[in-house]
Amino acid sequence: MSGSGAMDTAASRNATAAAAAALGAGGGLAGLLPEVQTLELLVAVSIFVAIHSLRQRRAQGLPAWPLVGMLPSLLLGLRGDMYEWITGVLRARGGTFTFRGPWLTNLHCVVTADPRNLEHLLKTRFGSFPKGPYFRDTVRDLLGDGIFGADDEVWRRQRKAASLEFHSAEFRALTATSLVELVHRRLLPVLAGAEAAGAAVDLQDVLLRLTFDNVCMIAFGVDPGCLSPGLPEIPFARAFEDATEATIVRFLTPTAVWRAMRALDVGNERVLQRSLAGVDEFAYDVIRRRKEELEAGRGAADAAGRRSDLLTVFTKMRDEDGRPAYSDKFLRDICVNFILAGRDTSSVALAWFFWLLGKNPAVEDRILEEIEGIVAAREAQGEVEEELVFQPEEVKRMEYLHAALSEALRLYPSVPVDHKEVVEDEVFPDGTVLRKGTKVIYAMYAMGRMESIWGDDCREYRPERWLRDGRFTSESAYKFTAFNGGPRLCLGKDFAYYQMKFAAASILRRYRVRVVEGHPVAPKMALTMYMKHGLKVTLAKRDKGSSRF
Ligand code: HEM
Repeated sequence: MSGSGAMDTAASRNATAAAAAALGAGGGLAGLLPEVQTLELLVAVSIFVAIHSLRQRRAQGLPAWPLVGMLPSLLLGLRGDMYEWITGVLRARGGTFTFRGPWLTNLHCVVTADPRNLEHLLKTRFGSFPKGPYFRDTVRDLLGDGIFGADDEVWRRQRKAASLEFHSAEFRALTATSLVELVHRRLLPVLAGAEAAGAAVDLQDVLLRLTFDNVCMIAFGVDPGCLSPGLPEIPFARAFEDATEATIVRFLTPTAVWRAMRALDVGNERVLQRSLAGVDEFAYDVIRRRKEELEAGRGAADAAGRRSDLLTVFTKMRDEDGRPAYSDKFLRDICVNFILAGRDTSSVALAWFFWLLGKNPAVEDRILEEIEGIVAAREAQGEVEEELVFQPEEVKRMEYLHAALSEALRLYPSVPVDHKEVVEDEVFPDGTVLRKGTKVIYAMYAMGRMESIWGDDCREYRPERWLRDGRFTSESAYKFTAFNGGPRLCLGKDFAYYQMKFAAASILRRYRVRVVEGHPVAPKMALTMYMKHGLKVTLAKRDKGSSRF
């Protein structure tokens, strides 16, 4: 193609020269000649660049243009479903591709969905793939030195302390009782109100409120009350939401630009600073009051002494000299990070799960069968309650429900893509060479849709793929990456499953949930896999003692 382009150019140059000779060297035409040649040169160069760039497509998966790199393809991808676009490129490239961003931007990265690479970066060579300074600097105003952006010793210390706490009996008791309170005193009454009024309700919004209140109870020991009748707007929740969104915008803005905007206090940075003030006001107020409570009740088994939320546990910690182990700023960072980690992930997973059930009634029937079996076993022991509240050991026995939720997370992982930075030259098991400083994106959404990982039916919602002899069997964390893997495996995984199973079973036993006809369902472009338009549903009471209508 490039040969024929050159011939065309030579032919047209001859034609131009012949025409000029025929007409005589008139002053006007002679003056035009250099311009015509410049134009031809430009056309020739453009053709060459276009051909070269399109050839890159064969070699690298996407055309790479001078200056702008692969940005045009990315922008085209962004117009549709971005996650599907990444999946398509990854499948065509056998699981890994290198994205070349425009000059002078921070968009260059290697994108992978290959389980061998995931095991390499999340476990085998964990030390070479930290979150890195770019990520940390970008999120620092919101997350400070908290676990989410931290590396090395700062991360290790928080991980160890939080891990001990998450596995303690007190913490499990706190999570179980706070969930019963929230589901039975808040969630179910709100749903009952919607059912009685025959009104459609945004189930995703209701679930987001549930998990926000729940994670605040775990982190701060305080219930902000987002899931209250009338679904009020809570200033702390609003400030947290705005601060998170404004932080995400930084990832799409060149670093020098957002830094300048921050210095000038304009645009998105202005929004961020205002929302952070709201987050900090709430956080420092809770910290001050907790310290006062603990001071007042030191040694006594008062309310604060019995608390087992993260703030209380970390506030009580002492260094070798008996002084508080953490400053107020660090306590704030710890709590804000846990709220960020645990606030939306379970609720968006539940929203996708309910939507998938609507499309797969046979799965819903099996879940109801399992729940009815558990209720029947309880009744056979003579335990009949006015209000059915599932017990922790009953939730544990819901194996099919566990599989159905895992299958929803496989197809719609709450964190659709994640990020690392290489600190020394590396080579992935698939042969991809990574230079020090390269950013690596691992694409969880795409991984759930790879035939090479899950087989030809990878796009089908089939909880049975998780069952062996009727029991739930977990998969390798490098194949099912919804909860990350290796040393940074999600700390809240067990709690999240408990929370999702408890809420889903409590709703499904009471209501038939139907998505409003024509309601558009699509993922939102964000760090968490929200449904862009929420999930509008109607509810109908189930007949008592019957799983179906
Ligand atoms: C369906 C629900 C959830 C999913 C899919 C999920 C997924 C994840 C993922 C992918 C990460 C890795 C993030 C990264 O390093 O960039 C992570 C980390 C984490 N998650 Fe979860 N999560 C869920 C629920 C929760 C809950 C409810 C909590 C706490 C109450 C929680 C606490 C954490 C923490 C503290 C980390 C950081 C771990 C570390 O860096 O060492 N998660 N989670």
